[in-house]
Amino acid sequence: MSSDALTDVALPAPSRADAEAADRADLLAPVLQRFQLPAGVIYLDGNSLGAAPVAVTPLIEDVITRQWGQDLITSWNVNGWWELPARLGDEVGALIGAAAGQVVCGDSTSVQLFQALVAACRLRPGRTVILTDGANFPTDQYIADSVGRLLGLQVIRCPPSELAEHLDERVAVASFSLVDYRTGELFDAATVTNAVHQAGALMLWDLCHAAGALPVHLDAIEADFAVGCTYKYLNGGPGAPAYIYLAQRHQARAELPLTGWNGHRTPFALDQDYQPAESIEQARIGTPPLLSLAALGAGLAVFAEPELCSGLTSGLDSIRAKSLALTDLAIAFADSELAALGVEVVTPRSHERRGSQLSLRMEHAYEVCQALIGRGVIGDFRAPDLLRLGFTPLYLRHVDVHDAMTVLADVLASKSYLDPAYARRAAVT
Ligand SMILES: Cc1ncc(COP(=O)(O)O)c(C=O)c1O
Ligand SMILES: Nc1c(O)cccc1C(=O)C[C@H](N)C(=O)O
Repeated sequence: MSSDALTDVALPAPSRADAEAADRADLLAPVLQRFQLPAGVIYLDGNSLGAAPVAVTPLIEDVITRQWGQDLITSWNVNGWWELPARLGDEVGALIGAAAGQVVCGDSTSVQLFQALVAACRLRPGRTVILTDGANFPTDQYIADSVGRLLGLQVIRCPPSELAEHLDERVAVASFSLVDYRTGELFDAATVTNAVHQAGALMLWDLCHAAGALPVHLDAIEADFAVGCTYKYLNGGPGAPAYIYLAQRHQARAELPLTGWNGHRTPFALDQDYQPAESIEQARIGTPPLLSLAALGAGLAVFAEPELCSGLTSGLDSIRAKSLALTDLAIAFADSELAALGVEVVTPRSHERRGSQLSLRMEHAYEVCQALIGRGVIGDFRAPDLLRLGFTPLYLRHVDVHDAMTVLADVLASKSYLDPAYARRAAVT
């Protein structure tokens, strides 16, 4: 059991009646109707690919049949295609604590990481070190290594908890994920950013596993750069464009490396020489994937639903409160029903350190994950031994969590995961 366990004595598993009562009191419950989800499935993988919003189908149909089909190229003007990366960027910005004009959507997180890392290093000439977390998502580490080779900088891996040992005047930039993709650990963005700034370095946050699931305050903590994908908690769809945050105070001096024509000050002057736009438009690269951008619009529009905009707390506070209630419920269930079956809760128990997922360490985690999918409970497996369950408060009910954990307990107790149908084979998960 994890060292920060709250109690050694497991309380009884939360009852289904309690979960039903929590759903009746849930102000976010109506938001579930905004998503297409198959009957008979409990979806606990929204931290990898969010569910499809109902509104996305008519929206994409309109983009294809009317905008592309009828308005053709005039759509760049008449249907607002040209403004879409920055317009949706502002919508993402509102969810990550960024005032308008600092976020633009496009390309993949990997590309945006490259953009941000190179730009950060260029803002700290003479400094020779990039810090990243050895537990960071692989692409974050691969890109850091490549930028290090390209610019002749050393890449040092350290977790945010060991930052103090590595922060000195050699560090140009620290690049961390706000939520660890494997364990679900949430880091203290303000404290880490402040420590990095004390050393004169810049801070780059990867928000993939945070944006849309919990409040992020990029402006308030004075982050320098941030990137993230939109296909997880922002429900933008498979391969949805990522985004980059470039703090206003750096926009005049930042030198982004990918100088595509969309980021030019006057793109349609078609000049021979590159002059970056003065605004966040400088972070655009090439022609954006319009259909995917449009689909992202439907995902972001859910956050403007009345249930998420009214009441005493902001939408993200309500989302966070529900997320914690759902993960609390799952942890309570794990403690009372799964610990005796050899399951260890890996995700931190304290609310301050927990993202919106629950990672459970167990033997046969791959097979257990497959057996769960066979019973309609979709989570994912992360090697070597983690079952990862993601909790998207917008479309998950308390009873879903209760029922999923009940199925998990049954799969483990019955050892049904030993069925050859669930044996390990290469797969995209
Ligand atoms: C923390 C983190 N960064 C980056 C990525 C992926 O980046 P990309 O959008 O380039 O596939 C993921 C997940 O795929 C991730 O979890
Ligand atoms: N982006 C993914 C994909 O294209 C296929 C399968 C999974 C993904 C993911 O997003 C993985 C995810 N970042 C993770 O946290 O493991």
